[in-house]
Amino acid sequence: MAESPLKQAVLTAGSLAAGLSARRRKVGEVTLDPQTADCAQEIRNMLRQDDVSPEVAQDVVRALSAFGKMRILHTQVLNVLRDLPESTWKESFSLSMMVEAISSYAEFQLEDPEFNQVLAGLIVSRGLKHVKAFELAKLVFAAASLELGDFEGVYATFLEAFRNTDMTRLGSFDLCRCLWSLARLRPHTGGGKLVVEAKPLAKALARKRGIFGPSLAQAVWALPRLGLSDDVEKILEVSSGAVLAPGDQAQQLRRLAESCESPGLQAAVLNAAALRYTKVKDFAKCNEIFEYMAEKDLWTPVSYALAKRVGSHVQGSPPLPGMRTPGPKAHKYVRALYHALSRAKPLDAQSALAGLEHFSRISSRNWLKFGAADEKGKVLEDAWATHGQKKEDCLAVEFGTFLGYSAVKMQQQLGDGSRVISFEMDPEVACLALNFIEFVGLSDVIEVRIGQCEDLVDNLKEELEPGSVDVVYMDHNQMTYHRDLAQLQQSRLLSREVLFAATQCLKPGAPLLLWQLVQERKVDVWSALEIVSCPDCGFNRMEDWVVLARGAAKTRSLKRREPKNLRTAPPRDLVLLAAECNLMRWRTAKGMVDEKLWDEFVQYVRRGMERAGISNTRENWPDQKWFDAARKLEYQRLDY
Ligand SMILES: C[S@@+](CC[C@H](N)C(=O)[O-])C[C@H]1O[C@@H](n2cnc3c(N)ncnc32)[C@H](O)[C@@H]1O
Repeated sequence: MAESPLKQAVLTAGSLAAGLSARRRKVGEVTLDPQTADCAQEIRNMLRQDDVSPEVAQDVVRALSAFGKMRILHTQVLNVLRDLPESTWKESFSLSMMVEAISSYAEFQLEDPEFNQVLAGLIVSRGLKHVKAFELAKLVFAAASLELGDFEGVYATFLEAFRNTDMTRLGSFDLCRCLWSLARLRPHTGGGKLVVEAKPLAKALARKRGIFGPSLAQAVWALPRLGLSDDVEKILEVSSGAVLAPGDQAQQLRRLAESCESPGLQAAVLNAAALRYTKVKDFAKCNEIFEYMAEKDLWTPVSYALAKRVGSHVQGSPPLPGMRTPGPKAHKYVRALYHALSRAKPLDAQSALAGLEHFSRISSRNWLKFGAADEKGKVLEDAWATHGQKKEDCLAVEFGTFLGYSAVKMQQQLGDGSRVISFEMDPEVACLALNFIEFVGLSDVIEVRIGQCEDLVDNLKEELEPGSVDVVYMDHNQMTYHRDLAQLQQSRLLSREVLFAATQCLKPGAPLLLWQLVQERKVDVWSALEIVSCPDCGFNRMEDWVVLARGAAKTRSLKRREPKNLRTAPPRDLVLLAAECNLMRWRTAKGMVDEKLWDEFVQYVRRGMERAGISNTRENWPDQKWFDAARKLEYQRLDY
């Protein structure tokens, strides 16, 4: 029997995706090539939202899976899936098909709580009897990514499936994902009590070799949350990578230094460990590190500055000013730090900031992601300086430290007496920032905390009084800005007149944050909301938006700042736009997106936001000509 035209097009999509997975095709070709475009277009024309037969529903899942692998957002396919009747899910889909559908859907990270509820209900009502190990690994990761643990019965359903399925033959990638997913799905009330279902996974993982990178980070994050803290040490012994576990960070940084490739990074990590010891006044350990560094000729200008500050007697080597270049195999970020140190005067923040900016401008290969430089920097500086004049002793919280550039800038603008707590999830990057901050003499007022911001906010809540945070600056992951702000609001950490600032809101874009702020402005959570259009740092006609929101002082009770009940769900188009922004980030990481495409894409994002009633309130461009040119650009959509 001849295949239907829809099935044929879906098969073509499948083979295009398979070519991508097998690396027969370059990623760029798959999303840009006319064959993919035609195939996606054909599927779009043939799919009707109403009256989807069971066969067509299965084709929809296969198409979703193919486009998911290519990270192409096919709106029509997603919409049809969303509207499938429950009976189709329950009666026409095998368990494997359901797993494929949910895991492919989760790739797009759409913010759709209603549909999530439907998916949660399906998992619970169907149960996961006789699920295969690799399918369970896929599904639990999808469920955790979609945060389905918030729905009743989901966590229990997965626990039962883990009890009944032998997962021990899975590879370390899947085992780490399973542990992370279980910890993520677990209700908060569970604390760190043992989850027996996770024990065999941890045991199997400890037998593996070569766990590294994000997988290692997942496991180290998850194990203590599953009551398996003792297994962290075992896993770290058989793995390598820049990951910190809970506990003595200075000790762990010393271990991390051993795996650093370049002497420059090794020295920076050891300096950071010494700094951690000085914080707790353990000068003996600090000197131990200095001695080790002298033996290996690893002293840098930062080591000298720190030794002087703490009155250490250890003789440095190489002699003053110490190692000034990071040596071979140094990553761009390490080179940036040493470049800045070699050009700047010690204890002089302005010259150190200028040193980093200079590095970023030397060539396009040196470009660094600073969301607070140039015109955007000016907007932020003015806002911070004004806020600092109104309120002495400001406490600021920063999401995304990177090299410490914006943390230093913010502290300087907020003025004497101000403090910054900055969150950074990458331990090596955090160490570079710690060196930069020590060199400019601000270690006492800028604290870098290493970890995921979500966890660090939780810790902060335990530590600070309600209303303690006067300034927030976000420059980490635009996909989560809105959730991170909501978490802060619910934590009650924000002061009544808090200044909230975020950069990169148009590039790659944070549509859901902007939606939230605009809604909250309408009900006076914020007394002012500014959306400032500027060129992105280092580019002529790439538009970006910086957002400034000021808390409404007249709000009577801090409770009112909780966004519950104020939430108006964002329109579907905006949710899809947010997903497209994220897919663009993915494509950029794969080297598919050049400057011109970004210039065009941000205009597409801007128009999408404007359709949802979100526009910039002012502009700060050095040259009107570039602004006008930027605004005329059109984006050829890769998504359908
Ligand atoms: C663009 S850089 C920040 C630049 C910095 N604010 C500056 O201008 O100097 C983003 C940083 O955020 C960090 N980051 C991303 N997601 C994070 C998260 N969930 N928690 C903590 N840090 C995160 C990244 O590792 C990266 O170093």
